[in-house]
Amino acid sequence: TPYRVDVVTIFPEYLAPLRQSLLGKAAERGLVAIGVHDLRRWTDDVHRTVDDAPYGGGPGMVMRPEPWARALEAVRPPGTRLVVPTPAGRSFTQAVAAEWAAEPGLVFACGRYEGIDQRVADWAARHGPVSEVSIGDYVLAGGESAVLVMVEAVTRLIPGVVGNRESVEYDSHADGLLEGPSYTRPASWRGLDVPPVLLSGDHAAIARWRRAESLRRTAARRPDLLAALPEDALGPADRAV
Ligand SMILES: Nc1cc(-c2ccc3ccn(Cc4ccc(CN5CCCC5)cc4)c3c2)n[nH]1
Repeated sequence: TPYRVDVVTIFPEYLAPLRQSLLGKAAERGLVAIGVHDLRRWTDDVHRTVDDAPYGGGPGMVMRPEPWARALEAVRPPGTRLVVPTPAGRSFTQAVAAEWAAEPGLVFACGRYEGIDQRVADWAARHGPVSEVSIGDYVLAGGESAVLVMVEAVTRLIPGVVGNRESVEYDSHADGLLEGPSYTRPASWRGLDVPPVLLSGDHAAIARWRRAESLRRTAARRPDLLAALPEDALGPADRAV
């Protein structure tokens, strides 16, 4: 049975890229099933209103709860995780993507304006797990871009979606470190040479060099990842770096 992804949004056309390339093929091959649903289908006024002023005052508008509850009752299979992108969410990470890839599917609620009435997430939690997640420390205009990011990160982990399985296992962040530099032909290019060890055929030396480059790059660009590593993640050979 395909991995099921459903997205509710007021901008369904924004999710069109989900039908392209990688995901398109996975969908054709029956590995992934994608549904995009227009929230306004579940409004009941002539203006198809989805927003209203925030209680307590404050800037902008908030999305009304009733259309969301009707949409989710129609779209969300019971027990399916509801993912709500928000700047105020827990961090979406590779580990979270791997967890979700092991589930039968996901439903995404794309907010706009200043977000969705909090009671929607509270009500939805009665019908299955709800994850309010952020894809990074910057504020987008709505949840759609975050959904594109998360669907790509999750579905590429589904067996068969990415042809080259090894590439998924050797992902950056898979071992908690950033991956090092990659090179291909020519060996010498505009005065820049590929590190000789990579041409040596000495696979042990190549593995050591790559590990050292990962550590060096992680220390330089993401010291937070280094600090977060479990105690035993760094072997004796690593300390030499
Ligand atoms: N990782 C990440 C995710 C998002 C994201 C996800 C969904 C929505 C839905 C609406 N917005 C716009 C938006 C603008 C301003 C505020 C902050 N206001 C301050 C006072 C009340 C709220 C919140 C929300 C989203 C943004 N952004 N970044």
